[in-house]
Amino acid sequence: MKNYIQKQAISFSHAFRGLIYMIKDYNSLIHLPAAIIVVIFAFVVGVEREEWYWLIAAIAVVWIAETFNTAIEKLVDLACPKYHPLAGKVKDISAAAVLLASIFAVVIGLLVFLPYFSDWVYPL
Ligand SMILES: Nc1ncnc2c1ncn2[C@@H]1O[C@H](COP(=O)(O)OP(=O)(O)OP(=O)(O)O)[C@@H](O)[C@H]1O
Repeated sequence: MKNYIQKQAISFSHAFRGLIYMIKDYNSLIHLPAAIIVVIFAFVVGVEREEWYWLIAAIAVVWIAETFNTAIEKLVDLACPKYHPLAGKVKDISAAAVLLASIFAVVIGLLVFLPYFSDWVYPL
């Protein structure tokens, strides 16, 4: 049992190391300020509990997609350092996952925040 827990702890530390690699990746960095701005904005307007669920889910989906995208990019660079149309296609498809997640996040953001914004524009 102790051995099992030790193994799990080591796997956990590897995953955390991966998370640090991901955060250090220049392209992934854009998602961090975006998530922070959304959270600050949500506090400022005072979103409802259910709206928090959707916002957190949207942020998580973008981060998860970006994490897989970063891993796939690294794998493609390792497997195919030279130009290859298929390598390019794999990277493009992987990037498309981040695009889809980001579109989903923007739609959620609009659905959650627009009603608060319209309350400010039309207070009566
Ligand atoms: N080995 C390759 N063969 C063919 N096309 C490639 C190759 N590597 C990259 N590309 C093309 O260039 C695009 C950008 O690749 P790149 O590796 O620079 O990704 P990125 O999205 O800029 O992310 P990052 O800078 O983090 O690697 C890819 O989406 C793909 O279309």
